[in-house]
Amino acid sequence: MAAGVQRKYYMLGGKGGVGKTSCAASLAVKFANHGHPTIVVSTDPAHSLSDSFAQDLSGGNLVPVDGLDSPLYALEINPEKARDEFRSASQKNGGTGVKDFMDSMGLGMLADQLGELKLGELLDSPPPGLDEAIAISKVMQFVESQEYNIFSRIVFDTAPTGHTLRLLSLPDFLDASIGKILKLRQKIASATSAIKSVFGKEESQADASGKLEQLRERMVKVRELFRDTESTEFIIVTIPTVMAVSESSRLCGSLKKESVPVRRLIVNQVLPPSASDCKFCSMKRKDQMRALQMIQSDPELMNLNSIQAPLVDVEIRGVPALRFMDTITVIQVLSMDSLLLRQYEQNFKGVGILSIPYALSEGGWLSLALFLLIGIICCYTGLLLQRCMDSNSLVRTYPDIGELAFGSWGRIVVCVFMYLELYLAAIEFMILEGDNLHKLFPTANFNMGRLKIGGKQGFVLLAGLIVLPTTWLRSLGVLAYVSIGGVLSSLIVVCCVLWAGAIDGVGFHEKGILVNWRGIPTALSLYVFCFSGHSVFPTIYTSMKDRTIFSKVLYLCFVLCTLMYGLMAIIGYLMYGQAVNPQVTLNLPVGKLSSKIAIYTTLINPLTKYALLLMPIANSIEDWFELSKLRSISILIRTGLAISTVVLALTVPFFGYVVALTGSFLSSTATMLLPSICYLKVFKNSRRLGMELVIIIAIAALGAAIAVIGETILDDLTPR
Ligand SMILES: Nc1ncnc2c1ncn2[C@@H]1O[C@H](COP(=O)(O)OP(=O)(O)OP(=O)(O)O)[C@@H](O)[C@H]1O
Repeated sequence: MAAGVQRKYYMLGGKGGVGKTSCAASLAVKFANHGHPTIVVSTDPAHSLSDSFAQDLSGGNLVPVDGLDSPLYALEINPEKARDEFRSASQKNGGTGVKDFMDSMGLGMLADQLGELKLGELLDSPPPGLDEAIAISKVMQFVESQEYNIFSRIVFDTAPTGHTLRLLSLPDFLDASIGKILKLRQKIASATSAIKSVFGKEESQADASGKLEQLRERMVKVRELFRDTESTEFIIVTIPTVMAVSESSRLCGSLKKESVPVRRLIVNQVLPPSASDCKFCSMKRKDQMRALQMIQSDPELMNLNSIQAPLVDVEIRGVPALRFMDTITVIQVLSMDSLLLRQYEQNFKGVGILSIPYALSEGGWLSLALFLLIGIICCYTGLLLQRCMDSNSLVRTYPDIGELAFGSWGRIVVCVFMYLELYLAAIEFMILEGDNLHKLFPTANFNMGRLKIGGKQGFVLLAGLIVLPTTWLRSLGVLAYVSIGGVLSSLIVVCCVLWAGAIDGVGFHEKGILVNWRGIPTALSLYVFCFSGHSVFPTIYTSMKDRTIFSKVLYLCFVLCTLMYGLMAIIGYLMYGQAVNPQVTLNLPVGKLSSKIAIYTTLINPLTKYALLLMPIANSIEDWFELSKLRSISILIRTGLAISTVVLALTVPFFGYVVALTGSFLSSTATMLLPSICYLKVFKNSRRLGMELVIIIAIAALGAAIAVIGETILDDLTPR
């Protein structure tokens, strides 16, 4: 195994016929394609690996899988053969062989003790799971030897659920049985040593005993392997039917009870979306929906990461088909990780999607080219951060990259930019709440005694009061979960604006202007704002289970972002032209359902995410002053932070000011300038940079320019 690469074991299990073998084989193909030397093992008594790869992989030895560039080997363990081996080793020591032998020696008492072990029964009709336990222990023997050291991923296609469950309790049972046999053998050995020497059996017995002892040790290792959270993961495969989901739930419960690490659920054979369903398909789809909902509310399954693999219209056989299945399943894995990325983006940039038509109106149609360019640059600088992280395994966060490049000053600068960005985003959220609630309830006024507060300010205060208790929470898991809805909410807003244009009568008649040179700086700063999210890329990269897909996740995120933001910019500008507001929701026709949905969506989102923004800042203040254990001080700090954002939200006169400031200054620094200069510093001795060096310097210069000009455009932003 390459130094630093930890070997991982993946066990795929579930009800018979749900697609365990197909998923195991495609996962193995995926690992191999990502540069992990991999072994895929079948311990299912009814092997189908050979069928799945459309190659003969039988024989009980490692067989190279053809059709891949990277090493992938398959191993079909013959459970019958493995069991026979076990049977012969045991019989020599304590089975019927020894029993007969002892009877003939008049050692009936010991023979009775043997009867208690029910060994004969165990060997003649082995309980389900025994085959598999022995098979897995055989694999352990294989992979532990030096020559198989290079393999960093071992994927097991296990037997159906019932076997797996029994297998889990088997190691303990066998461990105890074999232990007893060995003890008994020792007793017999001392009582009959003189007689045995006459028969000349001593050597063969000792030999067999060693074998049995070895088997026992391997059983213990199998048990440990199943429970090792660091290196093992049990992935449950299911299909969207009530029966399969119920069985998966039971399997998951039993696995958890046995302390087996289970985190993911593959829901295989999900009907792909279709515009026109036949009666059969639509019934089937309804059934599947019910089963999928069942997963979401099932106490055992609801917390697992669920990956859906679609039902395909061909049989999944052979490497190309498995590779295809890998891609469609990987997309699901990617989309899970991209959700994480998008969730972050939404935390910070929930408002980006609303401001993008305004940005286009500032720069004119030609500025769309700049929008694309900024997207490509930001994606590239994300990769630069990844390369910096790959250069040193100790680097885990963005401030760590700053420190790697420029020492403790680098760390401080990155921290300041990161936390300021978070803090300003929190202020933006407050302003957003005030603006949109005021739009919904234009006549509302707040009277506190003699103090009369205007509608917008009153709503900012109200929003502050609502979110305040959430900032006191220490565990934000629930909020983080809720904020995944951010991705969905952006889509909803785009759909609502589209609806307003197409159906509510606004139309897409505005021609706009080709280019507005004066507005280009504003447009640029707002565009950067849409693509920034780099502060947490390193944290996400560190926490990813499979880091090799980071770049794919990044590309996917940027493509999705570009499409969604691009669409919103174009439709918003076509609808309202130069009259579009910095938040397009403020333009939407009053009283229409689509406007209400759009506004409610933008309202709920910030409320759930606000605490997530303040948390890192509060945590570092508490860590810095070592106050994290004092609950009351912690609440005080968080309350103080929240109040300060409300006060600033009330005093910053116009939403666009804050967006422009964060967009231009902080975002361009964090997304363009810092990654470029950190990368150049970390790789300063690399001579291979060449043309790339010119590009990176140009990006750094552009980042610096946008940061500076962003300051000068504040005067241009006046309410329309
Ligand atoms: N997503 C899918 N779309 C279409 N067919 C699929 C899909 N997944 C699996 N299949 C097909 O279903 C059949 C059973 O799959 P597979 O052998 O992988 O299941 P299994 O759970 O390993 O079965 P067993 O428990 O019998 O070993 C195969 O013919 C396979 O090609």
